[in-house]
Amino acid sequence: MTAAAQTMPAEGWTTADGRKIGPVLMEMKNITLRFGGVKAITDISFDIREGEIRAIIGPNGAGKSSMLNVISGFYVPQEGEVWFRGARRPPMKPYEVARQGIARTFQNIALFEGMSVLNNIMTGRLTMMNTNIAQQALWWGRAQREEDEHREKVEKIIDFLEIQHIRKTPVGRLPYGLKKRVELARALAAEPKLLLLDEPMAGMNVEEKEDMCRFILDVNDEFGTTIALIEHDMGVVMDLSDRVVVMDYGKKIGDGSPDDIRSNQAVIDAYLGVSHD
Ligand SMILES: Nc1ncnc2c1ncn2[C@@H]1O[C@H](COP(=O)(O)OP(=O)(O)OP(=O)(O)O)[C@@H](O)[C@H]1O
Repeated sequence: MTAAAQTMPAEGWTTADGRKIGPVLMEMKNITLRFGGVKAITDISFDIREGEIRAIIGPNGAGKSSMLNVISGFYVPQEGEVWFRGARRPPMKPYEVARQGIARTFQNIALFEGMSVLNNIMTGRLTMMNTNIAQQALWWGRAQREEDEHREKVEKIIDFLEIQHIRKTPVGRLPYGLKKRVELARALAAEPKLLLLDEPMAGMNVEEKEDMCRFILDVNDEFGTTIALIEHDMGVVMDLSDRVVVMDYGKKIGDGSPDDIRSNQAVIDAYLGVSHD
């Protein structure tokens, strides 16, 4: 941990642009993850605070996606503890983690290509649906009301992300940048407390990246969503993030503000000094 990170007030702080960063929301304590003989993550600790945009960066194979998979419950680490909202999280299935308020997007888009944009986004609300099929048969009115509420929430997200014009279009027909936006919409439909974005700008052109940056900032600002993202575009990372964790060969080699990271010699040697877009 850097000196700056050590002196951070427990209750949080206000950023230069007036956003409120709150207390610790998630804490990873001494996480180690192995795949057979391969150590993907070695003894890494860091925290994510309420309301912040936290980036995880590092060279290919550094362990970034593995870390995101630990946070979202896809992988259970052999060592270490995951704390969320002040409590230690026992090993959980990904859907249980999702119910706790953690949603994610994937490095490779994972949408239903044949389904409309609207229906894809509706799937983001599945973990929140209470009424089961038997109840629906017995008590149509309640199920209908629930469906209406879900639709209303989804429509708001569609407006927010400016995708009204494609709401009926099958996702498979959309250009790449819009697919990524639909994936973001689906994750937001779960109304997450913590949103995990795995390379949200990968494969995008400049204009698409600008749009995505704006939407990420707006989501954080308007919904108060805490965001952790993996990204290789350093311009984007340094512009968007409040704090950055740097990984290399499964170890943490830096943790601090974008300015701390830019001037961290170990980070420059391992990552920033080389081309990686
Ligand atoms: N399911 C798996 N089985 C075996 N090894 C894995 C698995 N997932 C990741 N690894 C290994 O763990 C290490 C870290 O991989 P990871 O994908 O987390 O890195 P990364 O920083 O996300 O890389 P990239 O930027 O290329 O996506 C690599 O050596 C990788 O080969």
